[in-house]
Amino acid sequence: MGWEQIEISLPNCSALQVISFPVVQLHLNRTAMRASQKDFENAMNQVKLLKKDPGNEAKLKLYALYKQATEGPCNMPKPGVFDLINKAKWDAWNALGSLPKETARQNYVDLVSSLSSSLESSSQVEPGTDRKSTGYETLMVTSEDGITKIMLNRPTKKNALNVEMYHEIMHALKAASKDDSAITVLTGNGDYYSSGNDLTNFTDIPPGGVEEKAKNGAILLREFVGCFIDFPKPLIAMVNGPAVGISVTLLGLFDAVYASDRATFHTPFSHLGQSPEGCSSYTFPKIMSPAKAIEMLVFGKKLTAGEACAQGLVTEVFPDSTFQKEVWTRLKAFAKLPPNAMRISKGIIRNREKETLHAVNAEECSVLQGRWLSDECMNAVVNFLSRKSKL
Ligand SMILES: CCCCCCCCCCC/C=C/C(=O)SCCNC(=O)CCNC(=O)[C@H](O)C(C)(C)COP(=O)(O)OP(=O)(O)OC[C@H]1O[C@@H](n2cnc3c(N)ncnc32)[C@H](O)[C@@H]1OP(=O)(O)O
Repeated sequence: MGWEQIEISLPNCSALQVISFPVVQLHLNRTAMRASQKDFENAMNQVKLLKKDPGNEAKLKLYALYKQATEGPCNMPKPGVFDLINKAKWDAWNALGSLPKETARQNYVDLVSSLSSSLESSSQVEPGTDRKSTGYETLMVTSEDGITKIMLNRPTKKNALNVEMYHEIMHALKAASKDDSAITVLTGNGDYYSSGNDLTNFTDIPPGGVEEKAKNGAILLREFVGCFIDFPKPLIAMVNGPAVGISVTLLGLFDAVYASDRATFHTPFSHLGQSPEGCSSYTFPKIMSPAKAIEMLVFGKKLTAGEACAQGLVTEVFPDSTFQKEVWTRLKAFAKLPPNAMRISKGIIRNREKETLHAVNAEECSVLQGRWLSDECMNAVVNFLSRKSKL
């Protein structure tokens, strides 16, 4: 049996997003059982024609089913913990255990068929989703009625922050600080506000190795959080759905936080082998008391919108059905207030803390740089990427 590998290149190219798809020229006899060899070959050709990225989870399943269908149970040595891509592939294949080749072949055909129809229909339902708008790849930024709205726009990834999004948010905040809007709003497109740091950020290791990656990550994070600390105008979060990780910790640097009653607030840093960022090690104990902050930041307690409001992290909660209407009405009224007065008043309230916040930010980034190199963190990332764990 001869076989070759093709790679599908994807728009936001990180290492895991370039998982090889096996393409095979098979010379097996057709069997009358379940999916025929022809069906299998057709399915493999169909994969190559998919116009949208089916996602890492689907690609890993396809890889595993293909290997099982053509080679049987996983017979390769387990890759090392830092070989993230091969380990994720090995885990997916190994998880199929002794699944018979014929069943794997049928499952492969079924999966391709469901992917073809779901990717086609989702692109009909949500045109424009994840597409470039106003010059940004990962955001939609608009400015009207005195309000600059920065909308996280990777809804199919629950608005996870990839490296490009970190850069684009910094760019958008810098532009908003200088434009003629009175207030700035951050929100999410789709059902999530944000699922936090994109865990595939950990996968494309540069030639300098994981140490260089961690160092660059800490520099990026420090600059990113610094933009929130220094933002001069009223900055408002519209938390339209669940918020995770850094999208929660940053809320302590916002001037108002309005949440849908569908929103939840989750900072599972210990679960991920990580530590708090976004100045939350300083702002959360002040906002909600040290004990409540530790419940969230150390023990990973997930808060409902109502609980987050009771603890002072959220300003007000709205029913999801009227969230957009009620909050926008309020924001439009705020935006009519004299902009200079608002900016100056925010400055008086916030400026005396700025130096402390920058020092806290630097310390948090330095601690995280070490955490990213730990086995605890690496294992958590690998487990997520190989779909062994979710929050
Ligand atoms: C050394 C590296 C340096 C890096 C650069 C520096 C960056 C600074 C870092 C700052 C520190 C930040 C810390 C954090 O934010 S910690 C929080 C991290 N987030 C998570 O752990 C969430 C992980 N996601 C989940 O558990 C679930 O996806 C979730 C519960 C959010 C939703 O579950 P649900 O079942 O509803 O949906 P799916 O899982 O099917 O998700 C749909 C697709 O979206 C992808 N996804 C979602 N969240 C993330 C994420 N955080 N990272 C990457 N991908 C994510 C998911 O994989 C699905 O994709 P596919 O359709 O392709 O499978």
